[in-house]
Amino acid sequence: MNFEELIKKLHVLLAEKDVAEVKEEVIRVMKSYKSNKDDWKKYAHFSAQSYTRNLVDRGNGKFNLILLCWGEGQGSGVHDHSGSHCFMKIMEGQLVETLFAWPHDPNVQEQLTEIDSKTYENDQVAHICDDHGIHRVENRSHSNPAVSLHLYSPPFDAAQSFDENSGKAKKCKVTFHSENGQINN
Ligand SMILES: O=C(O)CCSS
Ligand SMILES: [Fe+2]
Repeated sequence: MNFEELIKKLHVLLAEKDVAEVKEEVIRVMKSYKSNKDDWKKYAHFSAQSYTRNLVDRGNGKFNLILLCWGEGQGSGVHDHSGSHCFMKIMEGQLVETLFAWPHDPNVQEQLTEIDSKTYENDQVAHICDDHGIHRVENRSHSNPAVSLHLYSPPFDAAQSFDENSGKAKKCKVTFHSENGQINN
């Protein structure tokens, strides 16, 4: 299966059914695609400033498919997924996901509690939704970039970002560095 066929399969899967119903199937289909850089390099734009979010497909409004490019040492903050499902497939390199518990009380300053930390690589697929907690994803390599393919369903344009020491949350808009391979100005 090539990248275009993967995208078509995801459209079919999510056209009629709620993502929660087809979650395992989405994981299976994303896992079954073997990453081929020639398929997706047109979307792969890196930035020295931070990891980049490169929109691949808007999923007919049912999902966003985004290629994320992580330079050496780049990572996200701790964030939630706005009630949506998040699927992350490693296309190149390695990423470390650190899972945290939700803050007990948004009005009380409290350091976030780390639950688990896992390294993903070689076409592996991770899934998270807010029921599992909140997380940070980072490329800890000092020598290799990383690329991951993310499917968010339902799509969202803002998420909560958390201060790890105080647990304080703030709503942040999520933006695209590029769309369909074209860099946004
Ligand atoms: O979409 C984002 O920016 C978070 C990447 S880790 S799911
Ligand atoms: Fe995330």
